[in-house]
Amino acid sequence: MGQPALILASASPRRRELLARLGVTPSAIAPADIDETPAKGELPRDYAKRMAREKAEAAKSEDGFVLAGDTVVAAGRRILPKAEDEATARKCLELLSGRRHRVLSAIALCAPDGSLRERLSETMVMFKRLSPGEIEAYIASGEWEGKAGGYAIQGIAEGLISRIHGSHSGVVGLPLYETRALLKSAGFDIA
Ligand SMILES: Cc1cn([C@H]2C[C@H](O)[C@@H](COP(=O)(O)OP(=O)(O)OP(=O)(O)O)O2)c(=O)[nH]c1=O
Repeated sequence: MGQPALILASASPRRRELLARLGVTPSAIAPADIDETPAKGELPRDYAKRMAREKAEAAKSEDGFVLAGDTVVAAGRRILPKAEDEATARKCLELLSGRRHRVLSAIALCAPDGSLRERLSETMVMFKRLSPGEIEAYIASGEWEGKAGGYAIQGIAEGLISRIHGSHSGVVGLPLYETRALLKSAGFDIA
């Protein structure tokens, strides 16, 4: 029996790779271009959920299910930006240094009839206390570019992370446990 068609609404190669680990190959990739500005006072978890939902809905199709995700790094109620320049990445690392923070990874699946299913993964991540030299070396690596919170756990940053409680794949961008459950609930045949 064939699988329903699955469209991945993401430009992120990491999300594609993580999805492949579930044995799922999207029939199409359709990145959604939405306004990613948090609303005033919006809580990190609500923001992550709204972004995933809006990406899935923007790419919605009668030809198949549409899967989207959004990953947000939160320090308390504060939503950290996606680091696009060195100054932003440095600020994020200074803020995350020596303390725990949360990574919220929301996924949304829009069915061909327009109905929506969602899941959220929440992970606690703790960085060691970073020396100025460690921060500068990390900035020089360039691995922070385009990453929420200014780091990528899947690279050298993991050597600076003393503890993680939750979902490693969620921090990278697609929580595999929640994604598998979501796809199964929609009728996908996943081993
Ligand atoms: C914290 C963290 C984030 N990230 C990435 C995951 C996401 O790609 C990015 C957060 O931005 P997102 O808006 O979630 O995703 P994206 O813009 O890369 O892709 P798209 O919206 O098209 O699906 O940060 C890591 O790769 N590793 C990490 O450790």
